Amino acid sequence: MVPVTRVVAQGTFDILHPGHLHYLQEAASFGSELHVIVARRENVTHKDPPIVPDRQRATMVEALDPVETAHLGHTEDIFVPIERIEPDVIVLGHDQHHDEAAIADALATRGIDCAVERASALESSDERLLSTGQIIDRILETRE
Ligand SMILES: Cc1cc2nc3c(=O)[nH]c(=O)nc-3n(C[C@H](O)[C@H](O)[C@H](O)COP(=O)(O)O)c2cc1C
Ligand SMILES: Nc1ncnc2c1ncn2[C@@H]1O[C@H](COP(=O)(O)OP(=O)(O)OP(=O)(O)O)[C@@H](O)[C@H]1O
Repeated sequence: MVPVTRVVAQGTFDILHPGHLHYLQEAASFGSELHVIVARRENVTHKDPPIVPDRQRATMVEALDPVETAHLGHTEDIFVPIERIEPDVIVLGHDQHHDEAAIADALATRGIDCAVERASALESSDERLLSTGQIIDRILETRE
């Protein structure tokens, strides 16, 4: 029997776009089961908070083909879902502010044996790929 290798990806995922799909497809390729932790609105403090409610974002992420399960994040301690999922690999997004070494240290401190990798960026050559923030900006610019 082939052993299950669990992978974790995470993010806000407010208004899905092809960059999200690329990240999740790439993350899934690191193992056999992709678990996605969806950030709680109250923890998204490095940019404008998400428009779409927590549970609705998790429902849409879980419906994506590469995803086995979407988990709503913990409100206070980001390592609680990690301890529950027990991943073999955590794949960070290409532009996420988290530092691989700092996360690896925190995992080691808690006795969690898990690799930390970084995904690549999707850049569209034929037409501009709009991030969530850019979709929202375009709506504000073009609609009454
Ligand atoms: C390993 C890891 C686990 C995380 N777990 C949670 C969590 O349980 N709850 C949460 O609100 N945010 C969690 N986050 C934070 C967010 O998913 C995310 O890093 C942050 O909001 C930036 O998301 P963005 O890439 O969509 O900007 C975690 C981040 C990492 C790196
Ligand atoms: N073009 C892209 N290529 C690869 N990964 C992406 C791309 N856009 C977003 N991601 C990844 O998807 C995850 C969730 O991203 P997030 O929800 O912050 O979307 P975003 O479109 O980057 O948002 P915002 O425009 O508000 O910054 C992050 O890990 C991020 O690196």
